[in-house]
Amino acid sequence: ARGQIVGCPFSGGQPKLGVDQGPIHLVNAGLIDQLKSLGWKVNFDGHHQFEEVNAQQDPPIGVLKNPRLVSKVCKAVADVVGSHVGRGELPVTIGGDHSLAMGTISGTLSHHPDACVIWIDAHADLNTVETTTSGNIHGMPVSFLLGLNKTPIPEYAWVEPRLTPDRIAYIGLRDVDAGEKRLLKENGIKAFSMHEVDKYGIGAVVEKALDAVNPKRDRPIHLSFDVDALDPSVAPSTGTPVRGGLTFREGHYICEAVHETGLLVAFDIMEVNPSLADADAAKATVAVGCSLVRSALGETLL
Ligand SMILES: N/C(=N\O)NCCC[NH3+]
Ligand SMILES: [Mn+2]
Ligand SMILES: [Mn+2]
Ligand SMILES: [Mn+2]
Repeated sequence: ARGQIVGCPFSGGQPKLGVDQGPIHLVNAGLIDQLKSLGWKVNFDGHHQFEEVNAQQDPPIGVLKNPRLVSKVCKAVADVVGSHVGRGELPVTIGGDHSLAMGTISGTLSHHPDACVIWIDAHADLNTVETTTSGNIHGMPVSFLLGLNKTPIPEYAWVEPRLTPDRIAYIGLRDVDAGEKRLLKENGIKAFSMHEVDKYGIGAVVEKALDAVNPKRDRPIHLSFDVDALDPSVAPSTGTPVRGGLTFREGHYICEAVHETGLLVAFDIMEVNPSLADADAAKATVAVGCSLVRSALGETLL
């Protein structure tokens, strides 16, 4: 099978420098050879160089920061991911901040309108134009994908609201804004917080999440993994760490279980920021990122 590494060195969805270095660190840690030894034919056509929209030409739209840049990059990512999915390749998108998922999931849905999304994250990334307080678009991709914004933004008209609330399930939530909590409830979105992980165990939680969005196990799966879903002791080098996260094994179990379905069509590993912690912590975070990708692409313990 063919995997396509899509390096997305992008940080425009959030304010911290360094998350654009994620892709180069994962690739330099040997990810491509690691996937090849799993039997994947791996393409890597270099990190996508997104020509920056310079700041002057990109003033905030309302509170949204870098709005034109984020839109332009996500549109490019949607086309890239869509073209690989369309060719039956499995795009492994390495971020870069999680705003990129507006692009990756749009790409997947353009070829698999019946796809479901498993979103692994401490955060819901569900803020709308109306509910966001920060204007950082990496906290908003899911609202654009679901079409929840009341105020249409012309620059984002390209995002088709193809995703429906019954096709996304969250695992790992523990830092959800009030507005996002309301939207989760109002839209009946399946969300397994760390409370449910503690209560049921990760095995049951993954089963329940798949039962919710993929009851007959016949829908393609797009797995979008924000490394801040993991406990900061496991993945310290990330922009918005939150205590009480997934263990190393819980994170890997999710990837292993999704691989086992045989339905994975696209994988995102997001928010690795190697510049935020000391070198060892950064290295450990990068290694966890590579390890999660390997598990999602079929590495097993036995
Ligand atoms: N890492 C983040 N999302 O996954 N930060 C933005 C969310 C803060 N409400
Ligand atoms: Mn390409
Ligand atoms: Mn996220
Ligand atoms: Mn997050």
